[in-house]
Amino acid sequence: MTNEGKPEVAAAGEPAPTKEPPETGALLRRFAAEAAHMLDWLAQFGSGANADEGVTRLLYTPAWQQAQDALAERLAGCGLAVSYDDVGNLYARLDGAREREVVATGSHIDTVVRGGRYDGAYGIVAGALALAYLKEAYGQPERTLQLVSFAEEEGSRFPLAFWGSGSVTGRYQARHAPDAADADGVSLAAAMHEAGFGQGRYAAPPAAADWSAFVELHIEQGSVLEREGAAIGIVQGIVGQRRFGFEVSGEANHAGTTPMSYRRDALCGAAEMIVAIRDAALAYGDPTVATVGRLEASPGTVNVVPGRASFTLDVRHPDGAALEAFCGELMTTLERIAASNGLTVSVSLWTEAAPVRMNGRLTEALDRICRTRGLVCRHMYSGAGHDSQLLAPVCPTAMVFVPSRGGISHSPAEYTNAEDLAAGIVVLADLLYALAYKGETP
Ligand SMILES: NC(=O)NC(NC(N)=O)C(=O)[O-]
Ligand SMILES: [Zn+2]
Ligand SMILES: [Zn+2]
Repeated sequence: MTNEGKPEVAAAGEPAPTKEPPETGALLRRFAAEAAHMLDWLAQFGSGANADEGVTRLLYTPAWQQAQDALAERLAGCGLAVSYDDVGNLYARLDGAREREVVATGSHIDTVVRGGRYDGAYGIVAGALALAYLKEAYGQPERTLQLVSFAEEEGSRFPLAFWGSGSVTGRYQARHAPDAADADGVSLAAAMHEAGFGQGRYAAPPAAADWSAFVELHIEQGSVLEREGAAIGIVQGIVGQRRFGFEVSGEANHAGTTPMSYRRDALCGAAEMIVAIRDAALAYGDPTVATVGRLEASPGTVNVVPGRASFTLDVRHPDGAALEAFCGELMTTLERIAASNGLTVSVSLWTEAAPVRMNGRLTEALDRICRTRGLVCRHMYSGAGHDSQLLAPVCPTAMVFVPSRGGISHSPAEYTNAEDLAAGIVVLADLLYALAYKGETP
């Protein structure tokens, strides 16, 4: 996949002796060792006692806050200027001669419950290593380089994804936290205050619309790159996504004395709805996907007909109009199922992210970089949501993927080998170099 055989001008770990970019082989070895080491380090925050528990870093919890603080300290140690904004996004800057022109890279360190060590974290580690390397090899850039660790990309704690990136794009306001509560009933505003944010102690989130570019490096979370033997995925676009919470209401009653035909069983209604959702997505056809990831029954006990049931729904499609039409049809179907079972159903929209396309000039630049570096790449769509999805409409945005072993993600089994991690960081560093040092404009 690489031009490993070429002679090297810099050995791993040594400062580059010339202004020429080091050979790919040397850079790959350097980044492979550094990335594996730093990802191990970051995984200690929020790791369960057993490996099968994976990593859980939910927004504003101690594990998340400790990881952000430790990252801040480590980035400051690399000579970067570190700061938080008022929602808890963390920034590390290397000021350029044209200080106000910002080339940003970043991702997130919040995880799903029992997630892996690479989703989001890889983009942060990669950004840190790329900035440290560029600073060491080339000194001050023309444009400011900035790494961002966004708060709550996943929407794992609060029913609100992209809170951090949405705060720099103007979708959300730190001072007017959306009305969202976690599973224990703690509001987003209360959790944010508890963590020290949302009180004006830190600067308001900056306007990403002023950034010259945003680049996100991420694991693929699917199996396309691995199957095709490609090292790098250049993302063309990201699917649209809608997340909903449903509440089905019936009547709780005695499991022994209530004949089947008298019941208004909310859980049975929800079960019928869930199967109907799957069938509707199958009938709509690829690439429609619809997932019910959580189902709860109330009162949730063995000898009571459930009076209430709630479930989540995540729907995705690359075409915004198709997504809209599918969701509309689905709501009609679910209401019909509720009515035919003597139930009612209510729905709330948790998150909505429109499909986006990445910046064409940046994706061309990525193509050129892969060719120059001898890295096999392919263009692809992302079925996962990303902070880049929020950034793309407001500033030139690019995304790069590296392979995920077995296509597994959102699982403790998530894995990318060190060589693949390193290849992504070489590509990221090259693009940041072109934008921040050579002054290329997207
Ligand atoms: N890259 C992700 O895992 N993103 C996830 N999170 C959001 N917010 O989309 C998802 O569900 O696809
Ligand atoms: Zn994720
Ligand atoms: Zn992610």
